[in-house]
Amino acid sequence: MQTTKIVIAIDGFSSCGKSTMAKELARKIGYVYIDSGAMYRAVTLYCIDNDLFENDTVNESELQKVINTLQITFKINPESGKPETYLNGENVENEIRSMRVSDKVSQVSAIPFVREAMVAQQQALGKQKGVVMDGRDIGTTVFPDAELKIFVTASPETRAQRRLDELQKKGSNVSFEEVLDNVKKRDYIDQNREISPLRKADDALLLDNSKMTLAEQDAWLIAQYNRVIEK
Ligand SMILES: Nc1ncnc2c1ncn2[C@@H]1O[C@H](COP(=O)(O)OP(=O)(O)O)[C@@H](O)[C@H]1O
Ligand SMILES: Nc1ccn([C@@H]2O[C@H](COP(=O)(O)OP(=O)(O)O)[C@@H](O)[C@H]2O)c(=O)n1
Repeated sequence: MQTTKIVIAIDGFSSCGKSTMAKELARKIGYVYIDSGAMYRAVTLYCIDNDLFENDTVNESELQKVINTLQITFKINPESGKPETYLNGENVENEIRSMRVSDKVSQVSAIPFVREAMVAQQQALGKQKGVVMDGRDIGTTVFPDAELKIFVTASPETRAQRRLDELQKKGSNVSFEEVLDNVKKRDYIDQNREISPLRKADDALLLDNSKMTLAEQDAWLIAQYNRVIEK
């Protein structure tokens, strides 16, 4: 029997494991995984590489001229089986995860016309359902009617350590303090911006995974999916 496809929204604080669990769930249930944060990161990389930052401020009128021409797409890497982000045809997967992008992404994501453009693309990508999307405003703004909503959190120190381990594995020599500072700053900007601030949707399930292993959180998430599907 074919099960009805639903939309699964996974929101929460930076670096807690949203995309890891979202990707794994999507793989198990044959859904498409969409990393909405990668889209904001790609816009930020565009701004950095095209000199749209002037003394730490974005040249919004220049960005507004091009925002709807930016092509942000995802393609599965056949070797790793994982989705990678492309900006205007170029693979930017590694670059968008760098600290130079992390440093500026929350500032760019707070710009209303940037959000408007990204939300429209995300809604189009999830229109047919059968998607797991992670981000900050998926359950509140992008898919307020999502059938399953999760809000993930963990202590800032735990999150910074997880992100540090990941960056160090990729060869970055960033410090714990630098990562912790970035995580806290982004949380602050993301929670306090005017448009679609980061917050738990009233009907989202809260998951604090500070003390959970990857296997435990994966098992918890698939149980939530099965509960919704079997209703
Ligand atoms: N429960 C966990 N325990 C330990 N590390 C985890 C856990 N969940 C995720 N991670 C690791 O934390 C890092 C950040 O996870 P990620 O999924 O990128 O977070 P987010 O999407 O919330 O920013 C990754 O390296 C991931 O492997
Ligand atoms: N739906 C979303 C997703 C990300 N973002 C922004 O994009 C940034 C990077 O998102 P991300 O999911 O890649 O961040 P990490 O938690 O993976 O570090 C966030 O800090 C937010 O500023 C957003 O505003 N709305």
